[in-house]
Amino acid sequence: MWRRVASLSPLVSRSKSRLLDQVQVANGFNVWQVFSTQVLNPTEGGVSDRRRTPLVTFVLGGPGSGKGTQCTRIVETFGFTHLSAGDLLRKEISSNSENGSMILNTIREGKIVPSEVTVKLIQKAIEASENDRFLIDGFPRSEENRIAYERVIGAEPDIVLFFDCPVEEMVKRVLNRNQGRVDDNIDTVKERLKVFTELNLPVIKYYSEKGKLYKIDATGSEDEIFERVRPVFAVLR
Ligand SMILES: Nc1ncnc2c1ncn2[C@@H]1O[C@H](COP(=O)(O)OP(=O)(O)O)[C@@H](O)[C@H]1O
Ligand SMILES: O=c1ccn([C@@H]2O[C@H](COP(=O)(O)OP(=O)(O)O)[C@@H](O)[C@H]2O)c(=O)[nH]1
Ligand SMILES: [Mg+2]
Repeated sequence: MWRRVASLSPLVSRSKSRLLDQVQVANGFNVWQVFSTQVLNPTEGGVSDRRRTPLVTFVLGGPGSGKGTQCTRIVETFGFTHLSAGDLLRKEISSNSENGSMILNTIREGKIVPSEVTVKLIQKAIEASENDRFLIDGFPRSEENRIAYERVIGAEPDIVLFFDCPVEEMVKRVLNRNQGRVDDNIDTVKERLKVFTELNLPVIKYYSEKGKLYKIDATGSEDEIFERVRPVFAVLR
């Protein structure tokens, strides 16, 4: 039950009701408060138009499905800020943080870093940005990740992209990636694919059932794939 990119009307109507969604899901600290230029005006009983509600897209798909590549294109064309959860974790390793060796071992094994670590890094990156449009790439990778994000950030994503790619193609791309990553080897890839099926797919199913999922055929050239992505964001301009 996937949403096809041809069907864009829910996206338009949802963006109008996004403010209401934010209020309804608010639970604990709401990171969006930092973007608010004006709070509720009790005499008028409404929220000022000047409030900016950031737009969040989760970008999901298996290892090598092309998430990072397409995020770069979306940034160039639609002005989003790209937050790759994997890149944030790799930066933690190279900055010798207290969690560095735990993160490195987890990535090497193809497993998932504890939610509180990843969510904190994402929260910090959002707060440090002036932008109000974010692509969160490669996260959430499990239902536990998703629930932790919603609890800490106090909001759901507006859009979820899923890059759907055959396993043989993903393996080929990862093994040819050539970025010196500790997890781009056949043994870790096998584990990552297992984690993808067992833990990532339930998140994708969850957003499909909520009507937020845009499934993109991730085969073909980078240009061809971007033309499938473009309509999702073109309506937001
Ligand atoms: N459409 C494509 N066809 C062939 N190779 C691709 C395509 N898109 C991306 N790649 C290459 O595949 C590898 C994995 O892409 P990447 O964007 O890093 O995927 P992910 O972030 O999903 O792991 C990279 O080396 C990238 O250059
Ligand atoms: O939210 C996340 C994102 C990444 N990772 C870890 O970082 C690795 C690399 O993630 P990245 O998104 O960079 O890989 P990609 O899917 O893009 O190849 C994953 O296999 C996990 O071990 C994680 O634990 N939580
Ligand atoms: Mg990536």
